[in-house]
Amino acid sequence: MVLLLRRRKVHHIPSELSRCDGEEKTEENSGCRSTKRLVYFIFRVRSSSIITMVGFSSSSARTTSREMHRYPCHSESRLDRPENVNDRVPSGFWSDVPWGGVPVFRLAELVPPRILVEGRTTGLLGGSSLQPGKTSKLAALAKARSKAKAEKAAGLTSSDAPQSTTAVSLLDKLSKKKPSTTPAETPAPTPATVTPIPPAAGTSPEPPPGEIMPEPIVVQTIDIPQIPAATESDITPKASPSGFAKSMFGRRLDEMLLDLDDKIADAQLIYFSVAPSQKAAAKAKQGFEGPSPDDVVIAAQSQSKGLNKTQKTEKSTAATTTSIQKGIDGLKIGEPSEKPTPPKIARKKIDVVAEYEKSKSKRKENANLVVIGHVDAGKSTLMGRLLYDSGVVDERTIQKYKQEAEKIGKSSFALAWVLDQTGEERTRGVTIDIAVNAFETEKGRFTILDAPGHRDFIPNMIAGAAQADFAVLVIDSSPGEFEAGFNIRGQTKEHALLVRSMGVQRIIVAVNKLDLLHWDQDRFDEIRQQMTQFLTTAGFQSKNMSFIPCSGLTGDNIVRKPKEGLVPWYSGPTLIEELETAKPVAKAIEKALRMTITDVYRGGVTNPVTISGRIEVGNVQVGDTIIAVPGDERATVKGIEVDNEAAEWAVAGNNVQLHLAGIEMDHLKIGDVVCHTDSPLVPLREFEAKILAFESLTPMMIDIHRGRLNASGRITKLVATLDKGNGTITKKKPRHIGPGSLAMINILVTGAPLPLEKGSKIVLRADGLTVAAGVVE
Ligand SMILES: Nc1nc2c(ncn2[C@@H]2O[C@H](COP(=O)(O)OP(=O)(O)OP(=O)(O)O)[C@@H](O)[C@H]2O)c(=O)[nH]1
Repeated sequence: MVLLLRRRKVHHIPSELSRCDGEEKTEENSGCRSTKRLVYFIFRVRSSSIITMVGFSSSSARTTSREMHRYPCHSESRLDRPENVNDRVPSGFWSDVPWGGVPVFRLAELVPPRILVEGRTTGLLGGSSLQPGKTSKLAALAKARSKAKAEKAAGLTSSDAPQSTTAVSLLDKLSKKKPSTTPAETPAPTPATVTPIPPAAGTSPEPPPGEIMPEPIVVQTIDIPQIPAATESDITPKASPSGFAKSMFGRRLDEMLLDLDDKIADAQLIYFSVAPSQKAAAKAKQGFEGPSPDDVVIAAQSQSKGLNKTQKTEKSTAATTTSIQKGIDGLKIGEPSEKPTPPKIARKKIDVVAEYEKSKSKRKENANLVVIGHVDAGKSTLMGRLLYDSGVVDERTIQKYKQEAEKIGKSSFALAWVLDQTGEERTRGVTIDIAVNAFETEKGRFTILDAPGHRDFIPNMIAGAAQADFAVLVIDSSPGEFEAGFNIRGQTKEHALLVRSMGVQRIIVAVNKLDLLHWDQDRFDEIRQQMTQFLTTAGFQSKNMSFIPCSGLTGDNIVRKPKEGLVPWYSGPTLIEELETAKPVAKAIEKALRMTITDVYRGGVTNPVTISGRIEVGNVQVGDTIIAVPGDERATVKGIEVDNEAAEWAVAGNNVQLHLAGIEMDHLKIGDVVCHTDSPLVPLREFEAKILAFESLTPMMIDIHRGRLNASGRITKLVATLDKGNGTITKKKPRHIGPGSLAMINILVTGAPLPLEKGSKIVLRADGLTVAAGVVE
């Protein structure tokens, strides 16, 4: 239901409304006053040309209409003049209205809508004609239709005829709960009969002469089905007024609305109703008991051939998918429930420990020596010279290297090329990776691990140090060069600390390039003094330190003694003699096999998969089944080479090549740890380690190096600092660990678990510096 009030021209009404205030305050005039105010408020909404009100009772509306016509407003009212405001508006009229203080000159000119009556203009929605008695064509058509329908309705029996009811009851229905009747029981609405409302008594339809009447509001009632009368409780407001409403009308809003229900009963309303079709009426009676048209369509489709086809298609698609899936599954390199068993190779079940003890006296002992030192100290040149002078490298090879080195302007590197084999190493003149070579003396076999001196390749140096029995520390004795390598950023100290941390106890210091200093004894003594002091603090015993004055370039004191008189102040051993005195550390050959892979390659047509490395602990023999941790692929040892000679078995300390069967090269990586399948290493994610700190340590992010493997990790806990002499705890839970301190710490591997176990040697680095090294506890 919609009440449309169309405003064509707005006039003032307060002066007329004020008449109510002069009367004694009765229930009636109180309502009159409230109603007027409400209407006045409505007319103040100047920005809106159409005001829509929903929920007015018809009696109140009619009363309001009559009031409006009884007190027509004039556009030229004296109220427009501010000086007359107080005369026109009785004191206290607006006292209970919050917005009553609005300046008058800002008020709209209000005019009440005219109510047109039968026989006058009945233009729908107000029309435009003001000529009395003249009806528009559209209104005439509507009127004719209404009349015809009224006549038709008159022909119905009284029981069938829709009961005309008042607007108030209809509005009441909207605001109250539905009676006990169900929707199905509610009579279907019938076409509405529009009944024109006669003019109210005493109202003057004629505008005063010379006045322009506003566009009339046409309010009509329609006949609607009988609705049960509202009870007292039904008209109780269902919700309290909003905050905005209260601010506008105060506590009177409830009263006003209820008052309006009673007093606007005669409001002339326009109802836009659409007569339901016969089918719709029938549907309404059925109460939607049957299936909806959509349901009917869907039901029909479901039984049609098309849908069956779809179902069949879906079935066939599903079958095809299943078939394809089966095919894909068949193509997969499946994850078998059990790992394939590697091929069995005849195993002699040799007692390796016993065999080793028997052969010990016949075999030369093998020792690995790592050559360390600051960059360009002359390590490669020194080892090249050693190999050349010991007959491992012949004259022709050296001449060839000299010629090639001269071509690129690096003739002084010819000896270094014996170990620096890669093109990049030769052109750059730096060692990048560990170079392995070997030589033999009457007393023993030596494997050289030439480490890079540049700090960028420290991880490679660590990999070499992890396999060493002892170390040769090369120092450039040139002015300034020793100091450069010895300071905080130099590698002389770092390398020495690293090898000691990796378990190397024996160190030979080669004071190199003394040819440039004319074999200056003072320089040699100076270097020896400083290095002895430092190496002692690093944990080397003085009996395990030795210093050799030498020149790798000239070969003096490497393999041969210097010419007589060249170094009169030195009568000690040459470098190679000193090496022969060094004994490798005893290995635990009876323990479980552990060998870190240093290379994986194709060992020939008959040996498609070969790995090399040094057995750190335990022993291995042909026919053993091994596993490379952290991988879980198994393989069978089908052949062994020790020092390039075929062997039936090998023990800790041997550098070996293992030819494998039953495994692909892809499943083996440098850094993996080879174990027997019955005693595999279990990778660790968190562990405790005894370390020697090179830098200040706190709980911090680190890189953990284990041979060639490295992973990110974190120091999670500083457990205790230890006494360097006896290893006892000096302080528990220290806040930090100072450089040079021995300590116990907890380490967490943040990536994949590392193949570590008790006794594994690790190095910790951070921000490009080696901060600590130690052993897993
Ligand atoms: N005069 C003189 N020069 C030497 C001696 N030893 C090495 N050199 C020179 O020092 C330079 C570096 O020699 P390398 O053997 O490459 O030094 P390195 O320590 O192996 O270098 P990186 O492995 O890259 O750290 C070369 O030009 C050599 O000729 C020496 O005893 N006397």
